[in-house]
Amino acid sequence: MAHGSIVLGANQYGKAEVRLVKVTRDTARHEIEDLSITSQLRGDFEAAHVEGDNAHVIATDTQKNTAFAFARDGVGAPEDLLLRLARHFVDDFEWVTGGRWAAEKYSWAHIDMGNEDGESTHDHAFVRGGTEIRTATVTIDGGGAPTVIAGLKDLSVLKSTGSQFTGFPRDVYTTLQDATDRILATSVTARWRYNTAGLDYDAVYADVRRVLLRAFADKHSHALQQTLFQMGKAVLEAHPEIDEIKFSMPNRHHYLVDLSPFDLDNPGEVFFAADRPYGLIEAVVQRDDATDAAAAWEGMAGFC
Ligand SMILES: O=c1[nH]c(=O)c2[nH]c(=O)[nH]c2[nH]1
Repeated sequence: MAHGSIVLGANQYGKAEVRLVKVTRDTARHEIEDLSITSQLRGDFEAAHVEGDNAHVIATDTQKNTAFAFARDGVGAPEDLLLRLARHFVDDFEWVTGGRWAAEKYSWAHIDMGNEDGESTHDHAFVRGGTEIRTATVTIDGGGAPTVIAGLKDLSVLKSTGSQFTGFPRDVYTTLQDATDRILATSVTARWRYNTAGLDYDAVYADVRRVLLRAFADKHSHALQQTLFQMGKAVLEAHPEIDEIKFSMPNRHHYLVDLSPFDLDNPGEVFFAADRPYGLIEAVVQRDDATDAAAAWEGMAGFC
């Protein structure tokens, strides 16, 4: 069988997981910004792959250095640092037509000293903040405007009532009993896409997190699927600057333990927290007139 010639397909390259810690120390009270940044460039890199000509190859080491150098002026919202990096590489190197810049941000809080004298938190000693990690991605596709996708992962939540799972079909393999009052627990991974530029990304992030938690807490759940949709709907209702939000949520099952062998009742108090298998519920909640942004989501693992 005859074959055609062999050519280079889609490609991108850069430095992954640059761990960057910025201390702001203009006053005695320091602040910490702790990030992991990934820079990936797309454009005309054919000669490097096909001919070994590196004239267009902005070294991954240079990409790492650029992130550290930009951080010297201040980090700010991860989205803003990524946008600065994206603009720099696309605007200053004519063969770079796009790319993806991603960040994870880990939160640190001043340690609470519990002093009676008013000064309650330490100026320069920190403890890791919540369980969740903030995520941000900036994509430029073929020289167009950047698409910003914000998000979070590992936001662990649990409600000890206000959740049921009934009305599901029963066949010969079904053993699960109806649950009219159960624990609902999950670890939320969510990413949402902005439809406009120039936002106060820190403020919107804080509010989306608040809206997600409130919807999880407030709404009675008939299934994790319904809870997911309610959380997404609440975010889109509160934030017109968001067009779609994608979720991946494991159902962290808590099984009521049968204590009857010990002559004990168990009115929803003692549970076995199973780590696996777990249900995995994934969905997109979107405006029906949302613009298509498939390219910005490409290669983002863990979503349907
Ligand atoms: O919220 C739930 N959704 C399901 O699809 C499901 N399936 C299951 O066994 N338990 C649950 N709970």
